[in-house]
Formats: sequence, C-alpha cells, structure tokens
Amino acid sequence: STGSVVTTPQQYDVEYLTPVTIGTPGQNLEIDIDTGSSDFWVFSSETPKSQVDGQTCYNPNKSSTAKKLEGATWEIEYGDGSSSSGDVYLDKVKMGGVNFSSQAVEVASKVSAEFTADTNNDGLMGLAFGSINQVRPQKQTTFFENLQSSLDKPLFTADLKSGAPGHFNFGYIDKNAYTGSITYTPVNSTQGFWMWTSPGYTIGASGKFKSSPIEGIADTGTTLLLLPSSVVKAYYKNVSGASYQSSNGGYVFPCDATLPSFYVSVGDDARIKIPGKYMSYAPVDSQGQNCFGGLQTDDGIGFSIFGDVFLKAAFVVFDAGKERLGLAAK
Ligand SMILES: O=C(CCCl)NNC1=[NH+]CCN1
Repeated sequence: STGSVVTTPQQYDVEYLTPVTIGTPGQNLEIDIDTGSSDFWVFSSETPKSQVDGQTCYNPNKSSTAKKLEGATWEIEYGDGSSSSGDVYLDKVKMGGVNFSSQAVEVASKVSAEFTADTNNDGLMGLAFGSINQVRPQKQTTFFENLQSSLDKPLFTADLKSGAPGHFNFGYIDKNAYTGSITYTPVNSTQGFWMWTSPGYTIGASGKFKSSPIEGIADTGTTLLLLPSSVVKAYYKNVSGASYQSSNGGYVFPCDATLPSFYVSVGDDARIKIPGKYMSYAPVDSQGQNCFGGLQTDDGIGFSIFGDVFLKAAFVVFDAGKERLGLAAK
C-alpha cells in the first residue's frame, strides 16, 4: 500500500496541520505530524472544557470501533515545555488513504496552555520510534510502525513548504517532488529519534565550508533550526543589527535586514540550501520592526534540532527499512 496526505502550514510556518480520520463513523481531526516524538494523542471528550478553545475533540463513546486499552495511561512533555496526558483507546485511524484498524489513540484528559491556545491543532501524531512512546504500562507503536510491513517500501517522506501546502507520503518516493538526487545518511535511533550527523555548514553563497559535525534530529514538530551556539553566533555576525535578546529568548534582528543563506552539508558531497528568507521566523513586535531568527541555539537540549526551517528547504525520506535519512533539494 501507499498513501499521501496534504499538510498545511499555519501562520509563519509555526507548524503544519494534516487531516486524520478516527473511528466509526469517521471523526475528522487536524493534527501536527511530529517526527520528534512517538505518541499519537488528540483532544477528546475527556479534555476539560476549560482547556479546549475551538479544537475538534475525538469522542471514543461515539465510535463503534473504539476499544478502551484498560489500565493504560500516558503523559508527555515536549522540548518546548508543552505537555499533555490521559488514557488510551484502540480505534481505526485513516490518513492519506492508508489505515490501521487498531491504532493506539491517546486521548487527552489534560493539555497545557500552549496546546489550548493552538486553536487549529487537534493533536499530535508522533512518527519517531516507538521506543520513546509514553504509554504505560505497555508502550504503543506509532502509526507508521503499524503500517510499515504493509507499505510498498518501509519509509515515509516529508515535503514541507514555506507558506504553501506540502505532503507526507507513505510507502513510496515521488520522483516529481525533488530535484537532483537524494543523498542518504545513517540514522542513529538509539535515543528514539531520527538522529543524524551533518558534516558541517556554509554561511552565505560565497562562504567557506566549515567542517564541524552537527548531531541532531529531523523534527517536523519543532518550528525552528536549533544548532550549537558557535554556529548560530557565526551566522548572526553576518546580519547587521542582530543581537541576542534574553527578553525575547533568542537572536533578533531588524525585519528589513539582509539574511544570508545557510547551507547544511549532508554526506560526503551534498548540501541543503536554506534561503535567507527562511532564516527569519516572525516579528517580535506589533510594528513588525524586529524579527525573531529562524536559527537559534540548541543550548540545554543535548543535540541539535533540524526543525521546519530546515526541513521545508528539502525533500526528506525517513527510511526505517535501512535506518537512514534521505535529503534532496526541491
Ligand atoms: O519535543 C520535541 C523535541 C524533542 Cl527533543 N519535538 N516535538 C515537538 N512537539 C511539540 C513541540 N515539539
């Protein structure tokens, strides 16, 4: 089998939302596909009304195929400090023409304020590895892991775009979705993430390659590109008026500043070009005078995060069959 589903950016490409159908009759939710986590959780009939602000809630009591996973609970905290928790049902889940009949659907009985405020987001579908699933006493497998053996190829691809809908595809590689060739690089999944190492980077079209291994995760659930502070400092040295502002929590610069492109190397002789435009995330003031950088530090995380700022510049193959990541220009 193969599948393909559209994914639509929210304002400033802060996140990408993807339609999913759960249960019988189908309940349609918009969810954030997150390759940086491994739980599929949704706003639900169990989420306190005070914590729901417009989100669509899955109601297992209205699904003839829902089965409570007795005794199972979950709780999760994300890299940005947001969190949620609840209990678990098994139900049919359809996405992009592929479906799995007994997917663990983690229903939220509590969500943090960040999720309540994110009014178009009805939940997250983690597509990292099941080893870091947070359901207890028994961990659950991800939607992709459940599908894997029935897919034509044991892989999925992410084609996120800047300010336009893109696609997640399952089980096949769309040759029309990228240019040139796909460069593959090994994935180390021992921490449960799609973790890989870039050999280095280049700042600007005429910059010199800096050989400096950067180990990080391919994470569609993180908005920005989070790299070592030495790299980030070197980049913003090239941006007039840029400075680290603790009050804003990162590097800020005048929104009319010229931003150099940033090249992330892959394998022996390939690189992904992030256009300067992608290196500005959003205004920090209502006048739109100063902007928050799309590149910020990975301080305190323990590894870098190749989030949407990077991923939307590439066609990305998450190849579980060969434990590798494929990257191509587009
Ligand atoms: O939590 C992380 C980073 C893992 Cl190190 N990514 N996924 C995500 N989902 C919501 C916010 N961030």
